[in-house]
Amino acid sequence: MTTLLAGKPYALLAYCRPGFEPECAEEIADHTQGPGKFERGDGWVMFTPNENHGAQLRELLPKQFIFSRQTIQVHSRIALGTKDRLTPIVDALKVINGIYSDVWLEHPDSNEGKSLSSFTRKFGDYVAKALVQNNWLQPEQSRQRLHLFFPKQGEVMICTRPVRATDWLNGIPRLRMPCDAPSRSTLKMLEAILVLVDEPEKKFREGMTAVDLGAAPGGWTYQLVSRGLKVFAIDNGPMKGSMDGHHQVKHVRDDGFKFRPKNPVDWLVCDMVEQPIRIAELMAKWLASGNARRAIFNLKLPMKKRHLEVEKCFDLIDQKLKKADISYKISAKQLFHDREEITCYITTVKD
Ligand SMILES: C[S@@+](CC[C@H](N)C(=O)[O-])C[C@H]1O[C@@H](n2cnc3c(N)ncnc32)[C@H](O)[C@@H]1O
Repeated sequence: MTTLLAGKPYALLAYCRPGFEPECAEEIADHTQGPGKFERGDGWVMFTPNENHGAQLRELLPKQFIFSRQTIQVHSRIALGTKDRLTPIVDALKVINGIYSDVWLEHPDSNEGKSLSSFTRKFGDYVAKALVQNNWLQPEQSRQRLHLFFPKQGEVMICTRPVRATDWLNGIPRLRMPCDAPSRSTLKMLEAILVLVDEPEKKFREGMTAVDLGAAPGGWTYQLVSRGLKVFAIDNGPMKGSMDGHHQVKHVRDDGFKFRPKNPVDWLVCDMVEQPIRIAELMAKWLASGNARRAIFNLKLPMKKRHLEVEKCFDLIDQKLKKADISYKISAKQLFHDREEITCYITTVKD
């Protein structure tokens, strides 16, 4: 690797789940406005446009991608020795000549990346000290965060991005497992609410109603119940722990593809393990008929062409909702707690 020092950003770096680099790159390629070069590592993808770097990065950086956990813009890429790793970084920062609100030292979610975590934690103190000495850390003056991304031992990419409330170190949310939730899937629903739904406190309110398709043992239902909703939990399997017999939960042993509520509900959530196109069709039917106003659901993606499969599902939803003359907004993401799947949010409510 040759060291590359540049003042202005020249590439987009996206973190993703290891193994999903092709999908992450395909999705970025769909949104680029010109040719460029893709490079991939374990858990990351970098896109360098051939020209108009500034304009292209300004377009790409604010976009919410499904398969990317977080995106940042790359200013410099430096090979590091084993002894003085700080001086080359400080030299690169002199070329950029920026001020920052904060600094994060990050690594990919790969085995090699994770082995760097104790180094990044300790080294962060030295970097922060150097930033203060050079007057580069000015939280009141700047909305740019400095990201030092270590793709592997001996290399760092110097990056920035405007601060967003939804950013997490390494693109990984640290969520606490509630001690009385019946399954770890509860963290998936919690992450979906935090990442996909804006102003969730207004959208999940006491007294609202929800249907949870494929609810057992009750991790998703737990998140709805703890926000005050009454939940129809549909599953032939048993609800467990605190969700078994809870007064806000009505457990219905039925087929999730057949069940319909007597009255429309505020929320439909669905975590059934099924072909994604069948789930997409089911969600579209509920929303098109007005049986639910908002939906959060998973699309399981065990197949090879996952990006294409997602596009097929979204096209089908679009056709069905357009036909029913329903306007809607959709967002989706492969959450940290998602494995071979993505989580989607559709609202038909004009907020
Ligand atoms: C991944 S688990 C759901 C976990 C749940 N979201 C939680 O947080 O605890 C999938 C569930 O879907 C249920 N399921 C699969 N197909 C179904 C169907 N056609 N109707 C109802 N439930 C179904 C399974 O019984 C299983 O309990």
